[in-house]
Amino acid sequence: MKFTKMHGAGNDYVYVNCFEEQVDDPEQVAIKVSNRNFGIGSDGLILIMPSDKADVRMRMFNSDGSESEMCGNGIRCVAKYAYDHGIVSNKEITAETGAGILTLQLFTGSTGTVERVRVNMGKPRLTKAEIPMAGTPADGRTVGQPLNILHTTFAITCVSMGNPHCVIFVDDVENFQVEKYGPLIENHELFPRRTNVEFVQIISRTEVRQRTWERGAGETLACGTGASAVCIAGALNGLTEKKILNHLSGGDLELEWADDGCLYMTGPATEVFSGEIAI
Ligand SMILES: N[C@H](CCC[C@H](N)C(=O)O)C(=O)O
Repeated sequence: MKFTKMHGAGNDYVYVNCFEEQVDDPEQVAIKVSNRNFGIGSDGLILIMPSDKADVRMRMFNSDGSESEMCGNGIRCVAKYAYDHGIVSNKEITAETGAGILTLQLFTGSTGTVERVRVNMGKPRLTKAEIPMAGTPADGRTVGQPLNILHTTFAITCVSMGNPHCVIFVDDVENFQVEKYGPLIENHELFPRRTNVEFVQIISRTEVRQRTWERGAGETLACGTGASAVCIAGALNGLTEKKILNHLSGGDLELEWADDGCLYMTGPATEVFSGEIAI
């Protein structure tokens, strides 16, 4: 199987061009290639596929083999791959994801390859039914609600960007025990399909610092859908403006919850190397 290793702000995936390759068992392939000792090493596997509705289609699998509806850092890399490798020739493209069809704007650098991508991530989904979350009312929102974990009460705000996110604002994110609390929240009975978890420190009304515990992957260096959910959660809680700079562990993302109700994410996309692996 031919593959290309790419990352967005350090959130790294193995990308396979399914216009040319066939991947029969992506769940198992994701587990195998993601392993950082026995495989290629990545947060998961992303398939770049033909679509009958858009220029390109993305399917994304976490390092534990589970499939996610959406991946913000991944979709920027899919767009870069598609442009740099001649699948698309326009700088505005559409991509089919589990969160619907998204529109992306590509920015090239001096070498003519894509360096940054702006993604219309669509409108956030905020009801319990949409996230999904247990409890009633199903059409109610979860904004700053208490959740008890191991004798600590967290204020949680839940947002779906196609995939589920639970955002928690903390005072000191560098010293926060992400590995202790992350999996307990990811697998909490409140979240029937598990959840991604973002721990966030407010720096100012336009700047935050995020660490991410990803569903199916553990702590990662960045999460684009998570950074988008944080922009929404900060605004809903009155803590930040609707346009923020988010410092993730592997790089920065710009987020804007615009007047049209859609969330726009802008950030880097980087190709690292290509290779072949026996599957
Ligand atoms: N890192 C990705 C999100 C992966 C989400 C995945 N862990 C899930 O199960 O939803 C991003 O940049 O948006």
